[in-house]
Amino acid sequence: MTIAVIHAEKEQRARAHQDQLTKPRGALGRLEDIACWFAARQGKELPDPLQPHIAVFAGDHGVCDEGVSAYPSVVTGEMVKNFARGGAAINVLARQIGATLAVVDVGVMVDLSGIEGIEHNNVRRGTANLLHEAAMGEAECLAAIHTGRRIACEAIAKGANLLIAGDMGIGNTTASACLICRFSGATADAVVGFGTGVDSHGRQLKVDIVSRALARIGNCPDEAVLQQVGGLEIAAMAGFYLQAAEAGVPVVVDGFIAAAAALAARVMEPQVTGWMLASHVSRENGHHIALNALGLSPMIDFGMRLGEGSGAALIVPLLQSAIALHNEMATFASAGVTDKDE
Ligand SMILES: Cc1cc2ncn([C@H]3O[C@H](COP(=O)(O)O)[C@@H](O)[C@H]3O)c2cc1C
Ligand SMILES: O=C(O)c1cccnc1
Repeated sequence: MTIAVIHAEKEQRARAHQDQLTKPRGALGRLEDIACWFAARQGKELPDPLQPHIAVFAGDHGVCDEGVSAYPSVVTGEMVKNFARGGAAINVLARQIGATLAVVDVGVMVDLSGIEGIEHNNVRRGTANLLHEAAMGEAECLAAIHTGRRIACEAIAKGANLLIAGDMGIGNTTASACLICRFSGATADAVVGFGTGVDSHGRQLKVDIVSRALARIGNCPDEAVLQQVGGLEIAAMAGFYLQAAEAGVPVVVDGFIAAAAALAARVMEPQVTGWMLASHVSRENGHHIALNALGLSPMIDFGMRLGEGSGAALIVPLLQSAIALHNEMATFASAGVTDKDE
C-alpha cells in the first residue's frame, strides 16, 4: 500500500475561505492552518467534524531488568486492567472528547486472557532485554505491526476520522530513547529523560544502557532497528500510523513514545509524516529532538510526561474548534461587514 494523496488544491480553497471570514486575515493564527490542514487531508474545503478513536497499546520491556524505571513491570498489566475499567487518565479524556477507546495487549508480561474490555493480541510476554539481544524476533515485530494496522482499519471502518495511539509499557522510555537517538543522530545524553521519575543517578544509568544498546546494534540497517531496540507496543503504534496514512486518516502523535513509533513508521514509509500532527512537547528530555526530526511542531507545552495518548486527546478540542470556526463563521459578504480592501 502507498500513503494517501494530500489535496493541495483543497488546502488553497480552504485558505481562500479563511480569508473571507469575519476576522482580520490570519487572526486565528494556527487554528486557521489546522482547519486548512484537515481540508487538504479530508479532500473537502469544509472538513467534517472529528470523530476520534484512541487505541492504547500495551507491552512490557525486558530492559527493566537493568532498573531503568521508577516502577516495576507488573504496573503495565495492572494499568491495562485500569484502562479496561475506565479509571486511567486516558479514559477520562476519551470520555470528555467523545472518543472511542480500544485497549490492546500486544506484549504484556502477565496473562490478561479472559479479561473483558481488552483486545487480546499478545505476541510475546514482554520483549527480551535490548541491552544484550534483539528485543523481539522479526516475525514478532511484524505481528505487532500487523495488530496496530488491524486496530486502525477497524476504527476507520466504524467511522473514525482522527486516530490517536497511546502507549503503556513500563521501561518504554528507554526503548524509545534508543529509537530516537538512532533515527535523529542525537546523543543518548541529549535524548534520555527521567521517564516515570528516576533520579539523576537513574537517568545516568539509562544513558549508559541506551549508549551500549546503540553500540550493540552498530550500523544494522534502519529497518531492523525497531526489532532490535523497540517494543511490541511501539511496533503496533508504528503499524497503526502507517495504516492511517495509507487510508487517508490523520493522526495526532502523542508524547515521547509516540514520537519514537512515528520515527520507526517513517523508516518504513517516509511519506507517513504528512498525516501527522503533534499535540504537545513532553517533559521527557529528547522529545523536541524527535519532533524536529519528524518535522512536526507541537501545539502546547503543559509539562506533561504521561503517555497513554493523553496529550493527543487533550488537544482534540482545539482541533474541533479550528474546524467549527472554519465551517460556521459568517463571511464578510454574508454578514455585511466591510472588508479592509473595500
Ligand atoms: C501508574 C503509571 C501509569 C502510566 N501511564 C503511562 N505511563 C508511562 O510511563 C511508562 C514509561 O516510563 P518508564 O520508562 O520510566 O517506565 C510507560 O508505561 C508510559 O506509558 C505510566 C506509568 C505509570 C507508573
Ligand atoms: O512523553 C511521554 O509519552 C512519556 C514520558 C514519560 C513517561 N511516559 C511517557
